[in-house]
Amino acid sequence: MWCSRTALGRLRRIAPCTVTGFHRAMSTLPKVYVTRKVPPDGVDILRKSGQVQIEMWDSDEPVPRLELLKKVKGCDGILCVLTEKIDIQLLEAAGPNLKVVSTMSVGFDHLSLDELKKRGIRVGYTPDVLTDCVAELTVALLLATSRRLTEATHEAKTGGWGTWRTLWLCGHELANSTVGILGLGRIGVAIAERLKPFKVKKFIYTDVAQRVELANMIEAEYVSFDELAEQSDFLAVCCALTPETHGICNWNLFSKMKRNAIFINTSRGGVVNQEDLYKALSTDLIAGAGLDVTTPEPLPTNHPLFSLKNCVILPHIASASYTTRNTMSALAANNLLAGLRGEPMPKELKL
Ligand SMILES: O=C(O)[C@H](O)CO
Repeated sequence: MWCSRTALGRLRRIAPCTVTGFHRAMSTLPKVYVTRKVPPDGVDILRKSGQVQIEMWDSDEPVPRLELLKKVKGCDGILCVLTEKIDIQLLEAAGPNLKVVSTMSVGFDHLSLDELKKRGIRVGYTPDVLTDCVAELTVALLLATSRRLTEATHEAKTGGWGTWRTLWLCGHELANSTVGILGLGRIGVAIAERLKPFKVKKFIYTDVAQRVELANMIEAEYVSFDELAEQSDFLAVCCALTPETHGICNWNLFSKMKRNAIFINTSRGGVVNQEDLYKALSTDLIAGAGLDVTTPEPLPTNHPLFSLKNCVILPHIASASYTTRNTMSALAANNLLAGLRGEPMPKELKL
């Protein structure tokens, strides 16, 4: 039974299935539901542990909500990705056996932390291991936006490339600029470290409180939210999505920014008021925006932001390198197993 595939062939159950006695032993192991086809390193760790019975939604597409609610029933652990809402409905569907939720993401805005805490369910996540990869993509997006790379390749391919022209496709350079970071954590520091060799003049940041240790690493100055808006030539959003940061990048921010400013968001779409951003970009109130994250995801192809030349939109790929995604899946698996053993997790979210 535990080796069979469903008629749809989507659902993979991973466990040895040879002798009956073994079956009986297996059925006493903690049950884990993996909500998505995760990279092989994580699956191998779970399978080789011999510690759990695993059922996995073996697809790149999200598991339908009703199926998810059915599958988590009686589970001891859930390994999920950022598209699965782990909310009160799901926790109730899972029932009292659930001890650990491990998300293969650094972001945790898809988890109802209060509900998890109330139930004593431990939470694992994957910070640090994706920092380099996300910082690298943020720099790539910043350069693509400020130097208008997507516009330029489009022009080259579609006949817009006439003679060399003095101001054609001019953009904004990093040398001598002020780079602002909204929400200074590990990723913000890693972005600044990569940008420094481009001869950035000054790093500034704002956050709910000063981050002295991190700021010292990049010689960044703490400023107010308004000062960040007013002084940044490039503004990178690196804060987590929380009720406090929801929609924080709105008209109030954009209207204070410089006309040459480039806005970059690789955190979560929810921190941006997209209507206000559209207004700011379409009226040249700011020079450009690079977004790796939007609301919703995927952003419908007829969304107004896609019609703007000064908006570069990527499909949430900041952590998308083979190495990083495998490392994230391994960490998520190790978090889950440690949690189920009642041991400290390699990366546990303090609730
Ligand atoms: O939260 C995360 O981990 C990123 O957004 C995707 O890797």
